[in-house]
Amino acid sequence: MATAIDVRNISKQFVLRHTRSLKEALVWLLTGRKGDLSHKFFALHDVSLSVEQGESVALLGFNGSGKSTLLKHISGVMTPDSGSVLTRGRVAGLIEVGAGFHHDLTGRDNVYLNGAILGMTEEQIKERFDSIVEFSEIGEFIDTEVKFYSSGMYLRLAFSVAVHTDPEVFLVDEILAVGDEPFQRKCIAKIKELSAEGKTLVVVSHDLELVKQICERGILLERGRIQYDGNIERAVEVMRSTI
Ligand SMILES: Nc1ncnc2c1ncn2[C@@H]1O[C@H](COP(=O)(O)OP(=O)(O)OP(=O)(O)O)[C@@H](O)[C@H]1O
Repeated sequence: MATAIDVRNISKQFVLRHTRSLKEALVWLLTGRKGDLSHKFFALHDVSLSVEQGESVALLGFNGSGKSTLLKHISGVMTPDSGSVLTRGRVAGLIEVGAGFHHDLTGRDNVYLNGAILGMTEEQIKERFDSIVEFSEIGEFIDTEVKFYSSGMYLRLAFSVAVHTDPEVFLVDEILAVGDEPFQRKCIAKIKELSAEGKTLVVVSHDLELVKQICERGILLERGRIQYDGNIERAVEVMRSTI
């Protein structure tokens, strides 16, 4: 089977800024800028993983462990300080709800904009437009500017566009946080369908029971490092045992 995602030894550092008082900043300046007012930390530290085509993988870990940062590297919206990320085939998904949407445009225009960003031709978007709107259940609001959408409406349209791009690799970050229950069920069913069709899935979620249903493999992150990579049931056990 071919490799869909190959992450090799990636590291990513962010700057941790401290808020200082004016007096502290002045002292720092007058004393020759000794020490640093901010320091760097590793959000990801030497992370390597390989995902085969058709695998469904959950990224697990407590708040701030690096899950979303890793997913952003896989999607290509973030680049590592060192190491490499390779993906095969069309990658789409929901990383940040509303990212790639233009606030002043209508839902309709955003379907075209977002669809194009995700690699669909105008013809393909036209062909799938009705199905995108139907899945989202946005209805008549499709011609409203998206700045007036609720966060759930954003999610609906963004999820619907993403699944209609027919991606080989589908990435999902906490999709279920803002959707209502019926739409969550619909999203889960769609994700399972994509998986059954042999698409590669990478899911970030704190809902451990849900990821056990959707994924076969779990990768547990702790402070930017992989602590466990293997069977999902075991990954959840390992995570729960570290509480
Ligand atoms: N753009 C950024 N600039 C600075 N720090 C960042 C940035 N993005 C993430 N971080 C930091 O990197 C660390 C990992 O964040 P990340 O969002 O990947 O965690 P997570 O595991 O997805 O957390 P959660 O479960 O809370 O969503 C956190 O300490 C976060 O504050």
